Amino acid sequence: MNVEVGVSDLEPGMLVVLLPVLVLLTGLVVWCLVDIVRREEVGHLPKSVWALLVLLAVPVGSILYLVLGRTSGTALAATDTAHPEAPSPIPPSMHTPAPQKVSAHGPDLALQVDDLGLTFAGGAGIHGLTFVARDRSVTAVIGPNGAGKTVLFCVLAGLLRADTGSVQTRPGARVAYCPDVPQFEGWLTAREVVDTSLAVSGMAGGTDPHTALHRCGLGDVADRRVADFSRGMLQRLGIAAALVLDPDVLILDEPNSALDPIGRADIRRLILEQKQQRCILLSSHLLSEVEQLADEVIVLSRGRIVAAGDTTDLLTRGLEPAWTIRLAAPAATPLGDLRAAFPDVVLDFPSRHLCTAVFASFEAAADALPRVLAGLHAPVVEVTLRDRDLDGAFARIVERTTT
Ligand SMILES: Nc1ncnc2c1ncn2[C@@H]1O[C@H](COP(=O)(O)OP(=O)(O)OP(=O)(O)O)[C@@H](O)[C@H]1O
Repeated sequence: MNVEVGVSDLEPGMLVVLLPVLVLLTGLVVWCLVDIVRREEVGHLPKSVWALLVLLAVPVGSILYLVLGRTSGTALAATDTAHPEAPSPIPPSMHTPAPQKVSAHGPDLALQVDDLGLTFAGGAGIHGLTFVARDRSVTAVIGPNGAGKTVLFCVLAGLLRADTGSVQTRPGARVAYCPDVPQFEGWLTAREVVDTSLAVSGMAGGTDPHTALHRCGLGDVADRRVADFSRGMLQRLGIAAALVLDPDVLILDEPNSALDPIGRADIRRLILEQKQQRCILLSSHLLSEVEQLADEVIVLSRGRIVAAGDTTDLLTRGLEPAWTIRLAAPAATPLGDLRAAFPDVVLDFPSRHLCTAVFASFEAAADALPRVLAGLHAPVVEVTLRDRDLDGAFARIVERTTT
C-alpha cells in the first residue's frame, strides 16, 4: 500500500499548524550554522561536526549546540569593533559582544580595550584608547565637555562602531548602558519599561523587574506612566532598565547629573552595592562622586587618555596643596610674623576670619599645616582643601601630564 503524503494532501488546518513550526526549525538551524561560522571557537566538538549535527539532526542537533557548543572557557573574548557584526537585535541599552578571539588576561578583568578609535568628520571622537576595567570595581571616566566619554561608552555598548581597535569581554558577558538622558515612550509605565528592556534583550536570568525598580527607588511608582516622570526619575528608570539585565559590565553615563542631593546619595549607595557583583564604568563631573565611588580613574581630553590610575593617587596629583582656614575670631598673630615663621608657605588673610595657606607639596603640608594652625593663635572653625572642583583638578592633571 502506498502511504506517501504530499503537502497538497494535508488538511488546511494541519498546514496552519505545521508551517510556523517548519519556519521556526529552519530559522533555528540557519541561526546555529551562522553562529558556528562566526565563532572562532566552539565547545566540545570541531565546528564541522557541529554543523553536520545541526543540519542532520533537526532540532536535536541545534539544541545540543545551543547548550554545549556555545560554551568555551572563561577567558575574555574580543569584539573587533573595527569590523563589527550585523546590527544587534538587542536594544540600545544592552549589548552582548560575540566571542571571537580568546585572550589570556587575568581572571578579574571584565573589560579590555585596545587601541580603540572612532574619528568623526572634523577630527573629534576617541583616539587610541587602551585600558582595562575589573570585576567588582568602579572605573570613572572623567574629562571636560566633549572629551569623548559618551562616544567611548557608546562604542563599548555596541551602539557606535569603532574605526580601529578592539573591546574584549568574557564570552557571553552582558554589557548594559544607561545614557545620561534616558528616553522612554511616555505611555509606558515604569514596570513596562523595565519588563520590555528584559524581554527585548532576549536574555534569560536577568534581575527580577520589581527588584530592579525597587533598588532604584521606583518601587512605589512602578505603575505610573513615564510621561509624568521628572528627569531624576527618568534617570533612575534608565538605571533600573539596565540593572534588570543583570549585566557583567554596567555603564552609567553621568548617573547623577539630574538628581538632587538625596537622590545622588541613593544612587551612590546603589552603585556601591552593585559594585559587589559587577564591573561598573561611569562618567561624572563631580569630584566628590568620583572620589567616593571610583577605584580607578581614566582622564580623557580631546578623545585621548591623558592620565589613568588609582583614584586617590590621581586626584591628589590634580589637587593643589592649598587650604582655606576659617577662623571664629581674627588671628592673634600678625601676617608678617606668620610669614616669617613659615617662609616655605604662601600665607594670606583674604578676610578677618579667613587664612589661606599654599604649600610646596602634600608631603610638606602634612608636616607644616598643623604648625600653621597652631601658629594662628585663633579658634579654627574649618580647614578645607581649596579648588575641589573636578574641572580644576582635571585642568591640573592635564597640565602636568602634557608639560
Ligand atoms: N555623531 C557625531 N558626529 C560628529 N561628532 C560627534 C558625534 N558624537 C559626538 N561627536 C563629537 O565627539 C566629541 C566627544 O563627544 P562626547 O559626547 O563623547 O563628549 P563627552 O565627553 O561625553 O562630553 P559631555 O561631558 O558634554 O557629555 C565632541 O567633540 C562631539 O562633538
